[in-house]
Amino acid sequence: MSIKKATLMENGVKNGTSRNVLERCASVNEYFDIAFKVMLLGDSAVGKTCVLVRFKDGAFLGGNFIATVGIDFRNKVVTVDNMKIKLQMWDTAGQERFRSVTHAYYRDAQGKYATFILLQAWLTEIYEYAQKDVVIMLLGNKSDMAAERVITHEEGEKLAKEYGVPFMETSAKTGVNVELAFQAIARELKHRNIQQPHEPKFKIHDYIESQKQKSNCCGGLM
Ligand SMILES: Nc1nc2c(ncn2[C@@H]2O[C@H](COP(=O)(O)OP(=O)(O)OP(=O)(O)O)[C@@H](O)[C@H]2O)c(=O)[nH]1
Repeated sequence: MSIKKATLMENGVKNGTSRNVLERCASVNEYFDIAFKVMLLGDSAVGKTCVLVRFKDGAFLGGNFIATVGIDFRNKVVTVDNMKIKLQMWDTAGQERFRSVTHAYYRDAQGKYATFILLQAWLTEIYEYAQKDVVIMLLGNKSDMAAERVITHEEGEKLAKEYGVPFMETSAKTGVNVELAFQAIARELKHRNIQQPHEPKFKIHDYIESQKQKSNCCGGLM
C-alpha cells in the first residue's frame, strides 16, 4: 500500500512539512542568473523522487516506497561556466490517476527526464504537451540492482539512439551519474539559451562521455 507524500498541488502547498517549506523558501532566495524548469517523468516507483532527492540533498530515500501525489518541486542552483543556473525541478507522480495534474505543468518545462518503460508513451506525452525545443534525457535508474537488471546498458543506449535522446544509467542509492545527469541538462539549456559569440556548439553526448572518462580515471562528478 502506498502512503501519501507531502506534495505541492496546483493551488499551493497541500501537505508539506514546515522543514520542507523552509528549505524551499531558502533555495528560492538563492542568487541565480537564469532559471529553467525541469520535469521528471516516468512510471511509478522507477525512482524519480529518489533521483531528485539524491541530486538536491545528496541522500538516498530508502525504506518504504511512498508514491508522489500529484506534483512536487525542489530547486537547486548549479554553476555552469561561472553562471548560476537555477533548476526548478518538478517531480511528477508516475501513477496514471495523476496524469491530468502533471499535464498542466508540461508547457513551460525546458528539460525533461523520462524513464525507460513505455518510453514511446512518455515521449508522445512530452511532444504533445511541452515546448518544441524541450531538452529530453533518458535515465535508466537503479543501476545498483545488478541482479534484477532487465535491460542491458547496450539495449538502453540503442533505444535512446533510436529516439535521438541522450541516455545515462543512474543510481539514486549510490549516487552514480545523478549529478552528471543534471549538470549535463543545465549545460545544454544554458548553451541553447545563451550562446556566446564564437563559442563552439555544446554537444551533450560528448560532454557526458568526457565527464564519465574523467570520473573513471580521477573521481569526477558522480
Ligand atoms: N536500489 C535502488 N532503489 C531505488 C533507487 N531509486 C529509488 N529506489 C527505490 O524505489 C522505490 C521508488 O522510489 P521513488 O523515488 O519513490 O519512485 P517514483 O518514481 O518517484 O514513484 P512515484 O512517486 O509513484 O511516481 C523506493 O522504495 C526507493 O527507495 C535506486 O537507484 N536504487
